[in-house]
Amino acid sequence: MLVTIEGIDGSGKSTLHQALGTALADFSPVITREPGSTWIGDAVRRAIREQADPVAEALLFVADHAAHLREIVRPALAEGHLVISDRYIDSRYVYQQVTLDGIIPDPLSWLRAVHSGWTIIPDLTILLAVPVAVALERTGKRGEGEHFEQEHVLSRVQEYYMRLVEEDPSRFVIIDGTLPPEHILRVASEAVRFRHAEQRKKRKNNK
Ligand SMILES: Nc1ncnc2c1ncn2[C@@H]1O[C@H](COP(=O)(O)OP(=O)(O)OP(=O)(O)O)[C@@H](O)[C@H]1O
Ligand SMILES: Cc1cn([C@H]2C[C@H](O)[C@@H](COP(=O)(O)O)O2)c(=O)[nH]c1=O
Repeated sequence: MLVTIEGIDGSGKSTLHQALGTALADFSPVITREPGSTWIGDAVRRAIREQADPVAEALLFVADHAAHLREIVRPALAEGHLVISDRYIDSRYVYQQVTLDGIIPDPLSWLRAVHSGWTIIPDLTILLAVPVAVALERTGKRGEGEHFEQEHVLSRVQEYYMRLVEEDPSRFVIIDGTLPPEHILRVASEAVRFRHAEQRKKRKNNK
C-alpha cells in the first residue's frame, strides 16, 4: 500500500513522516521521500537553488519521480511493504501548476499527461493543512529571495491541493496541521491502519 504525505512547505510533513515510521513500526514500512537522495534528487535541489527554467525544473522533478518509482516504490510494493512517501505526485500537480502558469497553456493537464501510464496513484494521501502565515513562520522564510516559500505561491499551492481533494475525496485525509504533533500522528496512523485493513478485506473478497 502506498501512502503519501502532502502539504505546503512548513505544514509539518517531515515531522509526521518520521513519527509515522515509528508509530507504524509493526508494518515495517519503507520510509521515503521526493525529491529523493539520488543524483537526480541532487539535480532537482540544484535547479531549485539556481532558479532554473520552470519547464526544466518540472521535468527534473518528474525524472526524480521516475527514479523513485523504479528504485524504491515499485520494488517495495512488489514485496508487499507499506510505503510512506513525504511528498509525491501531488506536489508536482500543485507546485508546478503555479510555476508553469503562463508558460504552458494548461499546466495541470500537461503534468497529468507527463505522468500518465507509468506512475502509481497513492492508496491514501494525508494532506496537512495550515494557514500560509503559520507555515512561513515555522520555516522562518519571509518570502524575499525564496523560490516556493512565498505567500502568493503557497496560497495558490494550498488552493490547488484543495481542488485535488475535491476531485478525488476518497484518496485524501485532511488533517489540521496546527494541532499538536501527537494528535496529528494519532489521526494519521489510524487512517493508515484503517485503509490498510480495508484493502486487505477487499483483496480477500476478490479471491
Ligand atoms: N503540529 C505542529 N505544531 C507546531 N509546530 C510544528 C508541528 N509540526 C511541525 N512543526 C514544526 O514546524 C517546522 C516545520 O516542520 P516540518 O519540517 O515537519 O515541515 P515540512 O512540511 O516538512 O516542511 P518543508 O516542506 O519545508 O520541508 C519544524 O520546526 C517543526 O518542528
Ligand atoms: C516533490 C516536489 C517538491 N517541490 C518543492 C516543494 C518544496 O518547496 C521543495 C523541496 O521539497 P521539501 O519537501 O521542502 O524538501 O520542492 C515541487 O515544487 N515539486 C515537486 O514535485
